[in-house]
Parts: sequence; C-alpha cells; structure tokens
Amino acid sequence: MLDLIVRGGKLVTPEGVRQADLAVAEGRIVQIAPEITEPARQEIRAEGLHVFPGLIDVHVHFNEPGRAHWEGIASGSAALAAGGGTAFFDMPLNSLPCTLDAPSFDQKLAAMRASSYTDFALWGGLTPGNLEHLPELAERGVIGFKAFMSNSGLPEFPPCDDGSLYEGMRIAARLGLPVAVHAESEALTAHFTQQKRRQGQTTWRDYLASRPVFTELEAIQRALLLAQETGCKLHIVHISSGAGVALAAEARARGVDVSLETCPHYLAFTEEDLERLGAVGKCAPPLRSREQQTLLWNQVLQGQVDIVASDHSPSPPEMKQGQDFFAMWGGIAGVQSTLAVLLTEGWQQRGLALERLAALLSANPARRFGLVGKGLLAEGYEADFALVDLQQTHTLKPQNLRYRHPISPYLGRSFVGVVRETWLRGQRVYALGKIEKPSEVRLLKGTIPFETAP
Ligand SMILES: NC(=O)N[C@H]1NC(=O)NC1=O
Ligand SMILES: [Zn+2]
Ligand SMILES: [Zn+2]
Repeated sequence: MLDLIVRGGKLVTPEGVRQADLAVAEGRIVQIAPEITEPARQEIRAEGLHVFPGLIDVHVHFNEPGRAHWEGIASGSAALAAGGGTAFFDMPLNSLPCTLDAPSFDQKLAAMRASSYTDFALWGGLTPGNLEHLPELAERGVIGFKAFMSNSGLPEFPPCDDGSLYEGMRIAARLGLPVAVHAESEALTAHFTQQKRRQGQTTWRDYLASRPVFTELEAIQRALLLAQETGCKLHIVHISSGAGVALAAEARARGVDVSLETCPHYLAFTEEDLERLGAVGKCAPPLRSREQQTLLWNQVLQGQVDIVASDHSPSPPEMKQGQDFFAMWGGIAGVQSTLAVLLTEGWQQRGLALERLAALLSANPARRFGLVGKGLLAEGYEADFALVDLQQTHTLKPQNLRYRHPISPYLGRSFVGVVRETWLRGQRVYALGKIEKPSEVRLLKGTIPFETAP
C-alpha cells in the first residue's frame, strides 16, 4: 500500500515540466506515471498546481543557540517551509557559541533536533584559532567549512588571514570537504570604512562607497588561487556582482573546483533601492548597480551561477536603527521569499525556465554538497516537495512573515505564485498558513568521504 499519491500536478523535473501522478511510500518517491491506480492511504489533488522539489537553502543564519532573539530555529525553519523549503544549511556564526569545535557542534545539533521543522545541515567555522578542530567537525558531519575574508561583524568569529585560509583549505582538502568563503577584502574594506568614518561620512551612500565591486573581486581572486593551490573544493557565497561571477566562472573553466552562489536580494534590488529601504536593505557585500545586476541576471539565465541561497541574517529591530549606516546590522531577512523572487523576477519577467529555477534552488545544492536522494522529483528520491499555484499572486505583508521579527525588504512587494503546501519526506509540514511538526528531522551529511589520503 502506498502512503500518498499526489494527483495530476505539473511536476518540475530536470527534463522539464510534465503533468503526472507521484506516489510516495516510506518517505520516498516510488513512482511517477501518467496515472497511478494502486491504493494509497492519502491522496492530494494537485490539478492546476506545480510541484517543485523542496528548496535546499545552503546559506542561513538561524542564530541558535545564543541569539534566538535575533531569529530562531523554529521561526526560521517555519519561514523556510512556508516558502517551499525542506532543508537548510546553518552557518557557524551568529549563534553563541559559534560552531568551531565538537562541543559547539553538539550543542547546535541538539537545538536543531529540538526545534527544526525541516531537515538541515551544519556548516563548521574556519577561523585562525580553530584549525586543529576541523577534523573533529568533519567527523561530526559538517557539510563544509565557512570562512570570512573580511570582518564578520562579530568578534567571536574572526576573519581568516591568507595564511590561515591556506592552511584551512589544505586540511579541508585532506578531509574531502568544501570551504565556503565570504569574499570581500578585509584590507580594502577596512581602509575605506575608516576613511569614511574619520570624515564623519556615514550615510548609505558612504557605506556603498566603502565596499566597491573590486574589493569583492580581489578576495574572490585570492580565494580561487588558494583553492587551486591546495586542491580544496571552493564555494563562494553571496556573489553580489556580475563581475564576480565572471571571475569565478573563468577559473572554473580552467579547472578550479568552485561553485558560485548568489542571493535573491542581489537579483531583486539595486543600490538605488537603499535610499528607500534604509538599514533593512543593508548587507555585505552591498547591493550593486543596475549594470552589475543586469550582468548577474544574464549569468543566472546562462547557467553560470550554480546556487541561489537566501543568506537570511536578521537582527532585532533596534540594531537596524540609528544615523550611522556603518554601525547598523548588515544582513537581509529573506529565507521565506527565495522562490517567490525567482518565480517573479526570473520565470515571469526574464523567462527563466522552471527546471532551471529548480536546479538553482534544489538540484544543484544537493549535488554540489553530496546529499544523496535529495533535490529532485524522481523515483528513489526523498519526497520533499512544494505545491505551488502559479495562477495566483500575493503581496507580502508583515503578518505573512514567520520570522522572529516581521522585517524584510520584500514587504509590500507583489509576487507571482502562492505556496499551498510543503512536504518533507512524505509528511506535510506546511499547508495554507499552518505549520506542522514532522515526526523526524534529519542532519544531512555530504557523501564525500572525509578521510582521504594526506
Ligand atoms: N554575520 C553575518 O551574518 N553576516 C552576513 N550578513 C551580511 O549581510 N553578509 C554576511 O555575511
Ligand atoms: Zn557572508
Ligand atoms: Zn551569511
């Protein structure tokens, strides 16, 4: 007996969109066919709806333990599910302690198991002070190591100097795990920041001027060189500029093992929007010019960007206020809106094919990080999916947001598509505004072997 049949939905598969029935047993997709006649315990009618693979957001900061007043695992993962997501990779910082060794990993894992509505993976931190702890983090099952090349905004997570990044990449290469970098030059951004602040220039325009595109390019270039030299798998998070993507794509063409991530906010906003958004739109790297955004969109459409992730990094409202733009928290709250942004700005407005959209949000994250059985609507894969009505539109209101604080640059914006339901391994976790706890959530580990020859 089957557990579930999803009837007559338009399935978004790598081969394109096709209308079919989808059958689930024991949490997996067991059959996809024009008409499934076997009996099932439950049926859902999906005629007129699209069925997307569940989003896998490889970049969020849910900040728990320690800073649940900024966000939280329950609120953050509920927001993800409300946006069609079924798994997230939590960053090793903004939580207290940061995920820098085995005990802090264990603490975060316990918090995740207690509160998450979806599956998850954990990034371990790579900082100058924890190189000797990388092997124990690998044994625990981190998905990779995250390093900052510039100030993280938090003293407890210091950036890597070149030497530490090089050594960390050597260790990561030996362990078979990727290194993710926040690529902005500390030397240059610190220089421009001090220059501006010394002159009392602290507006949003001054903040933009302190982090020009070339400060991102310089760090990307250096990370690529170090990855090439050490043989480490590199993932560049939140590339904000078309120029940055071009640089990394060139290196990939020469054989560097690098994956490229951008975020919905770089695709949805430009620097001119900062005047209106204020601190709600502050992030690092910052929003870019229309020209850089156009280039970035073309690269997304041409398949040069691998992954779109939210970099959801909110703070309490009081940290987003004041006169000094440099002093405010930098981070965008967006984990609930990724699919909505790509459907509207990508599919509707720029002709991004739905199967390419699903590759950016689900299949590529699963493939790059070795999540076997995740990220596709195909037989044998886990039954993680979202039912989406593309006939409907919606305008994002504060009461729709499931975040700890109802703050988001997308408030008031209209989007095509409404997520009706989200299912994790054959269990409904979200339906029409209501969130439900699944019987089990899992720590996802990559299948890359972490003990390879030295
Ligand atoms: N610490 C932290 O979450 N920083 C993030 N925020 C942001 O805008 N960029 C980041 O790297
Ligand atoms: Zn970052
Ligand atoms: Zn981040």
